[in-house]
Amino acid sequence: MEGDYMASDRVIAELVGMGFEFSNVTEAVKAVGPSMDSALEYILNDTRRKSDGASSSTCLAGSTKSLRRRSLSSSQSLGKLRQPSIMEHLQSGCRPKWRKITTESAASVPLSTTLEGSTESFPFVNVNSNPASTPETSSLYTDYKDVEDLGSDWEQKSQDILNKHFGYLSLKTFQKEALSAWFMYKDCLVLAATGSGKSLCFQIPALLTGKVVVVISPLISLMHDQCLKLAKHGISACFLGSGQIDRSVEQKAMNGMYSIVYVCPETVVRLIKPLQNLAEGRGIALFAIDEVHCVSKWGHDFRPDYRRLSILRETFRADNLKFLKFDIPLMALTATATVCVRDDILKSLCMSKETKIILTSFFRPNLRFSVKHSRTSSSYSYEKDFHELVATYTKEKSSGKANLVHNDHEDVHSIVNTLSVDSMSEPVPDAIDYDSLSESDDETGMSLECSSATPKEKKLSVEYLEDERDDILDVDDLDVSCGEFHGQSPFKSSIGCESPEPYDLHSGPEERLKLQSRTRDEGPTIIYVPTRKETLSIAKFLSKFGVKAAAYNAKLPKSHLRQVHREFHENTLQVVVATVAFGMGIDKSNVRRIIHYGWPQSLEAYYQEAGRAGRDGKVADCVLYANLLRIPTLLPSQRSEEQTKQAYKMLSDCFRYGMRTSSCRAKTLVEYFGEKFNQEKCFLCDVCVKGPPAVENLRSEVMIFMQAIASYYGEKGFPNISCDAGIIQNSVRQRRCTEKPNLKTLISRIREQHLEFTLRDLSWWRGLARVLEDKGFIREGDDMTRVQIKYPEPTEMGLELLRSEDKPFYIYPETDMLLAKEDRKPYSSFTEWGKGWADPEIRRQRLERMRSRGKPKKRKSRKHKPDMKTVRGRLAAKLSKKTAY
Ligand SMILES: Nc1ncnc2c1ncn2[C@@H]1O[C@H](COP(=O)(O)OP(=O)(O)OP(=O)(O)O)[C@@H](O)[C@H]1O
Ligand SMILES: [Mg+2]
Repeated sequence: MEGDYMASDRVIAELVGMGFEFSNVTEAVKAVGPSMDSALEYILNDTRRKSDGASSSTCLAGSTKSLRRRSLSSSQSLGKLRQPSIMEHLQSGCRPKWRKITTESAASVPLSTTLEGSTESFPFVNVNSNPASTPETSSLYTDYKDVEDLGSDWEQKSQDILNKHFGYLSLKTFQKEALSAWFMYKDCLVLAATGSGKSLCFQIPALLTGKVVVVISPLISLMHDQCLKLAKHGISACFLGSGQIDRSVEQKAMNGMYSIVYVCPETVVRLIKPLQNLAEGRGIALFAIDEVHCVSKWGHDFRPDYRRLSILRETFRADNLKFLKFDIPLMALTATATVCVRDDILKSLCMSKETKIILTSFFRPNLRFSVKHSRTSSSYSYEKDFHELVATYTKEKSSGKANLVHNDHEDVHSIVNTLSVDSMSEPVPDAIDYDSLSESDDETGMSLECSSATPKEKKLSVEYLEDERDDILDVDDLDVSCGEFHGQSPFKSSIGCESPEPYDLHSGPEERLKLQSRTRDEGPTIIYVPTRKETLSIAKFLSKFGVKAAAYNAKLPKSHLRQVHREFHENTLQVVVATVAFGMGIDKSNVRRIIHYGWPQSLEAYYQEAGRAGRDGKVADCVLYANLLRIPTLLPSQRSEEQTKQAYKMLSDCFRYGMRTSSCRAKTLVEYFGEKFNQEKCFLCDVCVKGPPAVENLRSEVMIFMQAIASYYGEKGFPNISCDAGIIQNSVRQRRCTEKPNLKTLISRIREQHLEFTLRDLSWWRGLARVLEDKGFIREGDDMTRVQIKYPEPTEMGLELLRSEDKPFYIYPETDMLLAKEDRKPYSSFTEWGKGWADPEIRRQRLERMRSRGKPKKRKSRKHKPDMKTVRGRLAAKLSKKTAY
């Protein structure tokens, strides 16, 4: 039955889209059923049958009068006929009422208000558009009171919609809260974990009311995926990017053809006027701003266009638009916003003072977080780090399994009725075969040929191999600029199925311990890397071993990117190696592993990307491989001074997360977002499973270190600790005391003067400095924000510590400290001769000594033979030839 309704909806929409009169179309569908051909034949025969020659029935361009009539007839039944399955849920007493259109008001529809060229193609355009109507007749809603009275009723209807369209049994608590805020016309900010189901909060209002929901979203790929899903659930939707050439989908959207309109921020700002018409016509139930952290400069994915969205709150207010009785609510949603980002969102979007903030737990109980040390730089590291992954996927192949995972998705193409792709005519290339990326010298120097690409895309120039990060992403990240999706029958298989949350947030330690040993169901992996170059090299590496892997970065041909998206969703790809360009909001249920290969730039980005794993509720792994002995650096990007500071702060938090050995990873992550983690630990992460390392009493190291720092500040009134502490040679004392001590210098001096610590590596001391900073004993003495302290300065607490009596100082050594111990070599980073070179004074003395002894022997330069197999090698050979002449 439901399927019939949806099929009828679709046939009606298509015939109306072709220009047939709405009443005739519905009559035909009623008579012959939801068959396009039969309905068409019925209408045409019917027209011929009719002796009064009412040609307007099939006429696209009738007289104004006939168009007005058409408007009237369609307006009278628009809500019922365009959304029969939805309106079925709405009893007469329900809150959102379709506006009663009087003959006069309908007749007064100004045809000129339709979008350019759309009047004839969409005769039901503006049927509800009624600027002349009184507030009473144009009221879309009943009174506030009625809303409150109907509280339980709307909730039941929402549940019904959830069952029928999405196949889930019940709404989650936060979804109910968001819907209830919307129902009260309140703005709301929803902060809920990745994959928790935020989209339903704004999708259900469209189905409840039959009005349009406008969703602002930052990326085409994200909008595309969501529309595709909605179509599967029987809901018509479209998306509008910024670079549309063909505006027909946009026009249809503004005429109320789709229940849900996804639009990028630039476009929504351009469409303010047509949106006002839409609000007056079919009605806009809600503006949803998805991935709203993009508003904030303090977040990890700032997009300046998001800040312009304050225009929505300013425009769609009842005191600004006469036909509105209440403000159209704003719903802002994100999975990753720290407290300061939240404040910024509320302010920047001018959200109302009564905005409801819905905060759910960020905790994802089925994600197994871990951090591993790796150089992540060469095929040697790849072999070491990915052998397990390769084994997982290739083992499957050899055991005869055709596909990595069961195909739980329908054929994408059967759902996309029309994909208005400005560049759609462009052929989609086959998957890039990384083995066939052969390097060859050409006239201009270097080019890489991709055998399977179209001629236009053939040259994967060396630009793709640059060590660049994908920074601010283009909204139009795919080669489709807009697309429309008509709702199919909602999927039946899972109707009434359980919510996919087998692992309860509140399950006890024993149940959670069992999850530790649970083997992963197989499913795809996403490997996030910081640079474009690495997407190619790792994908190529994995492909060599027979893994179905593809690279994804913003500079690859867009048709390739579209193909990767499609194959990923169809489960034909096993691994996607991507930059941050892949996947904001990707909702694929069975992703089993998210590997970060290299430091992410922030914990926000990390948690959001990791959150793409295990959306089916089953255990999934989130592994971070990073060089834990090196301080991470910011990837190049355009930033203001203020933004640079913030970026360092975020990178520093991320670095600390990686270094920690004693606190549960999940706890660290959720607490980062300002949530109090109610459990002691998650029982799944590497720290919970392995347990913290043994505590160490580092009293003597700490005291030496603190003294070394404090000695510089000796003349600031701390008599106990002066430059006489034996750390600084008298000859340079005066000058040293006025300079800021550099951490490296301090450490090299400690190692020089305290023989018992000569074996302590620099990274060990850095780790100790970080621990002392976190505990509040030292702070950065410079204005710059850094990932790791550079000019340590003692705090009051630090000085207190120095004055305190000889008490033990226990700490859990952090990862770099443990690694440095493991890797203990005398002067691992300094030779005996090199010891002390970091100190300018020692350096000066030695250089003087060397000078007095005469010129040192020049070292024989080791000449490398250029490797002719690589582009770089060939270039080097060419250059050396040139210089030889
Ligand atoms: N009440 C529910 N019961 C069961 N499953 C649900 C429910 N609500 C949503 N889901 C499912 O949860 C999955 C994730 O939903 P969605 O994409 O909305 O997540 P999200 O919170 O927007 O994640 P992200 O932060 O990554 O954008 C979807 O497959 C959705 O169908
Ligand atoms: Mg989402």
